[in-house]
Amino acid sequence: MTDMRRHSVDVPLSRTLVQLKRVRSLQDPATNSMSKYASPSDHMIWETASSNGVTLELGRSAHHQLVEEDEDLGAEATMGSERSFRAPNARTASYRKSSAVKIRGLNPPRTKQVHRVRQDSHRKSLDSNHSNHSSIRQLANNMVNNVDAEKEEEEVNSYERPNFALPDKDEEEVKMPGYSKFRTKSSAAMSLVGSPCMSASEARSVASRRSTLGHGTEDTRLRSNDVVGSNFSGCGISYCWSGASKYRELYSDSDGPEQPLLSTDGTEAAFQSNVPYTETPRCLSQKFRPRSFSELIGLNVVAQSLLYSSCKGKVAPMYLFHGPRGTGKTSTARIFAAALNCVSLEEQRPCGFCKECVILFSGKSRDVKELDAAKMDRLGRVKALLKSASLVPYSSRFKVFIIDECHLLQEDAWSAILKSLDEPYRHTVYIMITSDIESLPRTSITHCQKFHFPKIKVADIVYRLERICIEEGLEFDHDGLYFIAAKSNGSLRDSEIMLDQLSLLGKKITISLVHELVGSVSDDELIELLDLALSSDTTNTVRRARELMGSAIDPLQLVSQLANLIMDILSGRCQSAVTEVSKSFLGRYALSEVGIKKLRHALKILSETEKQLRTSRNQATWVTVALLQFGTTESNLVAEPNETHAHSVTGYTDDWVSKVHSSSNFCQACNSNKSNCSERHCRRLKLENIWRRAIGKCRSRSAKSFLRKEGFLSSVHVTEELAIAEVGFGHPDHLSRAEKMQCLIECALQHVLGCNVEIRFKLVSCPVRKDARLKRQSFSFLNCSGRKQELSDSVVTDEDEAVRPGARETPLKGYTSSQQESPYVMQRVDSKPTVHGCEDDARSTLTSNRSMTDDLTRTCRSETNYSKGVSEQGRFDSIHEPDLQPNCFSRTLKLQKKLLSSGAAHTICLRIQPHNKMDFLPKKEFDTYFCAYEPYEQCSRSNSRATYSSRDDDLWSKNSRFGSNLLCWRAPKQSM
Ligand SMILES: Nc1ncnc2c1ncn2[C@@H]1O[C@H](COP(=O)(O)OP(=O)(O)OP(=O)(O)O)[C@@H](O)[C@H]1O
Ligand SMILES: [Zn+2]
Repeated sequence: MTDMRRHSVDVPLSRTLVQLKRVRSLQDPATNSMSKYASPSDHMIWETASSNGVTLELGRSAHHQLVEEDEDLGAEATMGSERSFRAPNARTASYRKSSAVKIRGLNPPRTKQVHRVRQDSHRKSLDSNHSNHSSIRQLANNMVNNVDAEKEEEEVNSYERPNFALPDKDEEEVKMPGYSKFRTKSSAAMSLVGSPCMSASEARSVASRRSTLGHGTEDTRLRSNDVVGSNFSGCGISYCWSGASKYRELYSDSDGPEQPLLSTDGTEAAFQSNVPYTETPRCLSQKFRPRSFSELIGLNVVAQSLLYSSCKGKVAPMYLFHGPRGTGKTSTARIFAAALNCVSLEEQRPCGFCKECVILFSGKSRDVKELDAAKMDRLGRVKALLKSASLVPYSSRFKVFIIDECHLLQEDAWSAILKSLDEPYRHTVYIMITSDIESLPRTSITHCQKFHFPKIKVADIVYRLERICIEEGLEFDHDGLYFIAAKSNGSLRDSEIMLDQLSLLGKKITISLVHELVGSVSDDELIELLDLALSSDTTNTVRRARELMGSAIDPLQLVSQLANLIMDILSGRCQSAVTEVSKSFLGRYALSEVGIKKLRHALKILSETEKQLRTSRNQATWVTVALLQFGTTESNLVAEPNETHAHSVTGYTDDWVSKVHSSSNFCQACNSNKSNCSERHCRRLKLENIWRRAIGKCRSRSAKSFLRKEGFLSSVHVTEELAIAEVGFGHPDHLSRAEKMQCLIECALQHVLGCNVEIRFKLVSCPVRKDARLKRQSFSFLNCSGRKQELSDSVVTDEDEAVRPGARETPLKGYTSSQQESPYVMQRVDSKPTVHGCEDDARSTLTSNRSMTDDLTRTCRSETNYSKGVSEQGRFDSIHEPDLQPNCFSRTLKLQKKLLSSGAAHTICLRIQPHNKMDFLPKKEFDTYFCAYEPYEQCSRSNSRATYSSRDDDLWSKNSRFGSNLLCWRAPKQSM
């Protein structure tokens, strides 16, 4: 250590710090990664004790590395090129090497560049204090000069060059045999460059400044001149992200014709010698950056459309790629630019091998420019761009301007660009890229062909990560990759970066490793904690919370994860439960009303805690306190979730329920393993699902919450087009309230089941009432042939009001077609009729009168040709007319009249198909009690008298999906 300590550097502290900071901050803008690429400054210890204000101390590791890498340098350049272009698995090999460097904690890219500054003359004396001193001083000087030079250059060149990597597919390597030669040569030339980021002009300026100021060594001056005089075409340093800027000079200096692709002797040498070294990928997302449309993930439509456009030459002047970050917009823009200029005759574009493709992917293309809108802040720059756009392409078919972050363009920039579109520059294509389409001016959007880049699906990301792991030889488990994908919020780049980081640990990529990396805990661990807290297990809650916050997770993060988890459960998106504890938890809480309430309560506590934590010093304690409050729920949450009816309903999506149902071996209905669970349990879950969906169809909130809380669907029997649903309630009061909503419930169930529904109410979990309101009996349907369908073991209520959908049953032989199409279904009831929403007076009980009934039956039979069985069944109060036709309505009408005037029936309900016309209905004969149509609640809410004439427009305009409307008629007052 002593031999390399404290070498003063005659650079002002603040300035040097700024430069070093700048070096540090020079991360790959495309990847925004990563601290692992440590800069040289990471290995320096700053002191301020020296006379000139700053002392630099070179750490041992950095020094060691300087020596080691310096010695490797020549070989490395060659190897680098061979690795990239010759090795069968070049991508992997080169990347592994770079990873290895990173794992050692050494500073790969820029340190190498530092070596190059002093490579020859300083190599031998590198281990002496003097060499350290001068090399560091040189580094500092270079950095200072770089910044100046860069500034100047920025003024002159407002454009950036794309920083593409060369195609590195195996096939490409085979087809480009001479490439490595070029690279080696080029790299060797590059090694003379004085700074990691120095372009030719910079080098020139450094050289001249040095000679003027007397700084620097003879070597440096010479070298700078060498650089300027040489065919400099980039920094040429492995890992150098800043290669792009180096190419500018190359272009601006050589405005002459481009070198031919083939030399006179027919080899590719001339071309190859002109292609600069391209960077070795520094991270997975660079390495696996797609270079053809087929490599794009989750962008089939976009890729197909752009490919077609490039193949057919149907090219728009302006494209807009918009979508979230890391979804492939820039990559696609580059591919599209290459496809537009690719000279291959193949359908598959870009080919990746032709001159244009190679130049473009090497970042050398003069005709494809990638610009950052943030830097086009002055109109002058935009004008320069437009001037450049107006010139014919240098060598390609199209001049392509890829403008990233285009939402940062000023209005006047937009209008200048849009105006230029009117000019007949058919060779210019703009590809505007943004992640924030909302902030673009409206007019600009209308000029573009728009392509949306959606978030990439988790499954696609997982697939991609798997491929990368396999190619990189990384061990992984599927859950780990799934978790990475889920955490990356649809951004493939984010997930690749995370994988990159994990790969450096050299361990198998598992979910727990991912949790460790991101400082989170798994859903199963969270659920376990939540379960303890919700069940008021104080001791274990405290213990577990302490364990987690002591090692795995920050208290604020825990609160946020818990809140997210609860929200996922409430929205039906929590599917990652793996352990039995978690499955059981979801079974108990996710599907029960009380469970849901408890979770909501917990969420509320967490949100309050979160606020509190921001100002608290003792966060872990407050999080524990919050957890202990989970169990003390509000007064209405007294029942335990598993004590509640299994029919309680949640806001869960069907998909989720079926997923939970199918994805686990756990039966939600009975809280047991499916192996112990009989078919009955699963049927029960289905019923719950139907019931839940039916409730979802109700519009009335109070009805919804009442049915959700108190009701459940106990069975559904489906016969042809009719479904008979049994709905149970736990209390007689609830039952009678539900009966009033019968129509509504039927309607809702019809929506879900897609056929006519008849409801039977039943009382459960309490003694069946002895009164006449509830009877267990067999129920008969009668069609027009008088055939009787027995539905055994069904419950029918005595308040079986007139609304009864009928089944379309086999018509009787000899009937006319209209009669066959509209069979009457009559049903027997044994006591007073009730109409939903009727006033009490409408509930007056009519005494059953046997003889009257017989008369009526006879009348009925004569009028409607009903078969005899009807007469034995007692009083009618309901006629169902599924398909009312004018010709049969007169019959029905007579029957109605008789029923009503005789007092045998109080209310008649007709269910009428929407296509029926109203005009033949007798307005005067009856009061229309109400018209019911979807939604039923509207009707029951407005059940004050409404004449059908005032509502018929509504009635007929609403073509209700369940197939029929309902008209209820009541006898005129005088006849009652
Ligand atoms: N759809 C995709 N198919 C294949 N790789 C992708 C895709 N999207 C992103 N990637 C990966 O992510 C990296 C970054 O992608 P790219 O820069 O094209 O995204 P972007 O949408 O332009 O992001 P930003 O808006 O932040 O610039 C690529 O190098 C590639 O590895
Ligand atoms: Zn090509």
